[in-house]
Amino acid sequence: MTLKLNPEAKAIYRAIREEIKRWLVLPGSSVFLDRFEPTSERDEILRRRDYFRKNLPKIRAELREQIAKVKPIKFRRDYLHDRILIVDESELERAQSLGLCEVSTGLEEAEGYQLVLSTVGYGIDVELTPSQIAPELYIMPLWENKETLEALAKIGELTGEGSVASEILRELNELGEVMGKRKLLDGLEELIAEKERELNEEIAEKLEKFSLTLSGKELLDFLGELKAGNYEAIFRHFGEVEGEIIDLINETENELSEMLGITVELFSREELYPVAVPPERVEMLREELDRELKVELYIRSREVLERIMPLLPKLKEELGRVYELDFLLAVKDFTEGFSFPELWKGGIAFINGRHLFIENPQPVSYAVGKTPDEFSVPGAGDIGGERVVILTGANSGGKTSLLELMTQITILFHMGLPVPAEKAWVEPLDELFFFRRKRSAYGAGAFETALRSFVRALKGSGRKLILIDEFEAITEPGAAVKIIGELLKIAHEKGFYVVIVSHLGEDLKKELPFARVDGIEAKGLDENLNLIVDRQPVFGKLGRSTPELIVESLARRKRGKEREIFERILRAFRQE
Ligand SMILES: Nc1ncnc2c1ncn2[C@@H]1O[C@H](COP(=O)(O)OP(=O)(O)OP(=O)(O)O)[C@@H](O)[C@H]1O
Repeated sequence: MTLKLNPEAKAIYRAIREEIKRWLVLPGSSVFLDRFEPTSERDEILRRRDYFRKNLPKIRAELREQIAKVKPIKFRRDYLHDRILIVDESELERAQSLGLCEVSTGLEEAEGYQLVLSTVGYGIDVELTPSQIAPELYIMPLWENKETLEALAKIGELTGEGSVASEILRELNELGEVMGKRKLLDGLEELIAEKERELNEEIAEKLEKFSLTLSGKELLDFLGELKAGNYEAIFRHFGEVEGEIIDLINETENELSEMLGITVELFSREELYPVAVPPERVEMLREELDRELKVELYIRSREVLERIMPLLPKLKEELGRVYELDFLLAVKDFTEGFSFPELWKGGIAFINGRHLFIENPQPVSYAVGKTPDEFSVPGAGDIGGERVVILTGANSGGKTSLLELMTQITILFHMGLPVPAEKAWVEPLDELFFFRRKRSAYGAGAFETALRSFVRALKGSGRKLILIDEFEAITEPGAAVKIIGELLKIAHEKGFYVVIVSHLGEDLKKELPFARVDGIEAKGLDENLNLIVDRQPVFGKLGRSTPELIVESLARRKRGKEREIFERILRAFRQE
């Protein structure tokens, strides 16, 4: 059974969820939050609490950096157009149903396929399994997500839970060479153009050197030999250069062969300078290389996959766990300094509660219903276990904020989470109502709507906490006392917990002897003429609302005629 929340309580629940979500680094992790919807089952609350108690201490801040690197690894079934599978007639249907590649019963159709696989000895032997027919479908997503695998391995170390990712990475390393070549294939045109340019530069240099040497002493020899008709010596000289150029070309081709793993013959030996590779040669080389690499990748992938396959279920589990770790880390950061409330019967109490959305809030201790002995805060002796409390006091004293804080603590408790308080005791509830003050909503419409919501909250039974912020604002004070008085009597009779903010504390108190009246009090004005309020309500004591202090503040701030008027009002207070 989920804890029922009225719309305004639900809005606070949503704000809490958003706050936790802000800490998540992976979008997929927020599904975990859905498992922690407020529940009214005591055992479920305990179960969740145990879960957090067990898991949160394992979570270290360093995890976040690694979690952020994790991406989902998706193994997709794909139709591979580069291969054909030749099978026996009897296997045809099953092979086709795998939907991985073209299937045939004869070799005739194999033409044009880079890979020919077969269960009947017509090509590379395979069994009819996806991992043998298309191992690349497993291997490529893993290879492309090596960063995720590395992060998983580190996460395994940080949590002490270990990881299969390191082993998978080790195996994948065997594919480094073929993957490197595939990369070269992608940039083949550029690679060859680059080599061509380097080669031409070197040849140009050689020719220049040759012409320089020729312009020195050798020029004279050359002329001499020419005169003597000694042509052979002249050609020998040129031939030497030619030889050197061919050496350079060979060197470059060898280098490329080495890099690509196949024999490369690209450059012409006829046209020595400038060398230029015809585009069709590049294309041929590309095709040859592509075919070679397809086969190599297939074979290596298959070998590696055979060893990795048994690890994949664990890997999947680990990937799922990352989202959980992300969620736990978010919870850990969000609940920094919070504490787990104790399960309590008879009310709700907390010591030094801190409003979630007020920066640097003054901690406040509060209680409705029965309080435990450990609830040892100043004035706690004035609490008599009242289930109905009227909260009165200074304007802007923090009454609304206190109702919000109670809502926050109650919701977090029912989510199974720690709450922003030093200590807390909460009874598992069936329903939580929070009614905000309707600020500008005057008139019969607003009054009627509000009244109907309260009555709905009061009907039925169960364990309910009803928080009401200043209802009298939308009706006349006289009527308000009658209405609120009667409503609170019903709540009291039914055993509901109620905290209601009201300026009519005195009148209500007379009507409702069972209720406690608490007060938030202003202590005065500070040097900037702002109200100093103690946010901590005083138990069992009516808090005077503080128009007087406001008037004083204005009287001291304003000038001239306005000031005179404020001062006159102030005097009226003083004469009381
Ligand atoms: N515990 C707290 N610590 C610090 N600031 C607080 C605390 N509680 C309330 N405030 C701040 O005081 C201001 C007034 O709070 P709030 O609106 O809750 O007062 P209120 O008593 O409901 O006022 P009103 O009389 O207008 O209904 C807000 O700006 C709020 O952020």
